[in-house]
Amino acid sequence: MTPPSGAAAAVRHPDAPAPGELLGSHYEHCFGCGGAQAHGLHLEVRAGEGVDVTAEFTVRPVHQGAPGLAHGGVLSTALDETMGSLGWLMHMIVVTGHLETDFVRPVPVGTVLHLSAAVTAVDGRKVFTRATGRIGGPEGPVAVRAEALFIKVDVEHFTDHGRDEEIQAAMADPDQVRRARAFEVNP
Ligand SMILES: CCCCCCCCCCCCCCCC(=O)SCCNC(=O)CCNC(=O)[C@H](O)C(C)(C)COP(=O)(O)OP(=O)(O)OC[C@H]1O[C@@H](n2cnc3c(N)ncnc32)[C@H](O)[C@@H]1OP(=O)(O)O
Repeated sequence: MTPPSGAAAAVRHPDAPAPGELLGSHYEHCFGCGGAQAHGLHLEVRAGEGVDVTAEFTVRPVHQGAPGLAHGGVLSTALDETMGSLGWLMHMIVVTGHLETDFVRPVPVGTVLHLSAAVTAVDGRKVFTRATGRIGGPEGPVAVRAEALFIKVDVEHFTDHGRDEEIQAAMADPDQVRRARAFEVNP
């Protein structure tokens, strides 16, 4: 998870959402950010000044592992989704290759997890990222943190491997922004 010595700093795309702007969902059925997933995380991710984002995730009863506590896998998903959304600030489509999570504090149901994530380096198709989730406020104690390696892919990654009915529906999505996010592969 350590970027190689020749890795470069991330470059914000000139057409990236402005700092403070919501990124919106890349796919309405995404478990992380989609509005159509009843039990999903409904993450709303906001662009930062650089190649960084913030997001909030409210832990609901459907997200439990132990009684009254968030499931660790769900927390990893929140971190994964937040870091994955960084690709849009560089106008890259990326997928998670490797993700590691530290669970520092239990996260009760009802908690708002305040997430922040940034790209630490880019090396060819490899995008190195880091994220934290805090409770009690954006400056509160760290409950979870993660590092992940994302790999840049082309849209064929989805069209070749995704189930056809969902791919066809995504391609016909009338939402211009979401469609652009799904198909934008320009550097
Ligand atoms: C029509 C509809 C369109 C919809 C458009 C939607 C757009 C918006 C989607 C966003 C979605 C986000 C959602 C949240 C993030 C997920 O949850 S993504 C889902 C979970 N992830 C996956 O399913 C990925 C599954 N894995 C794979 O498909 C392939 O292994 C990968 C990751 C594409 C890599 O395969 P590859 O392209 O053949 O690349 P490969 O040459 O093996 O590796 C490239 C480099 O990465 C390194 N690497 C690869 N994997 C690893 C690893 N696990 N550990 C360490 N290094 C690795 C390699 O060593 C290599 O390094 P170099 O040799 O260049 O130094």
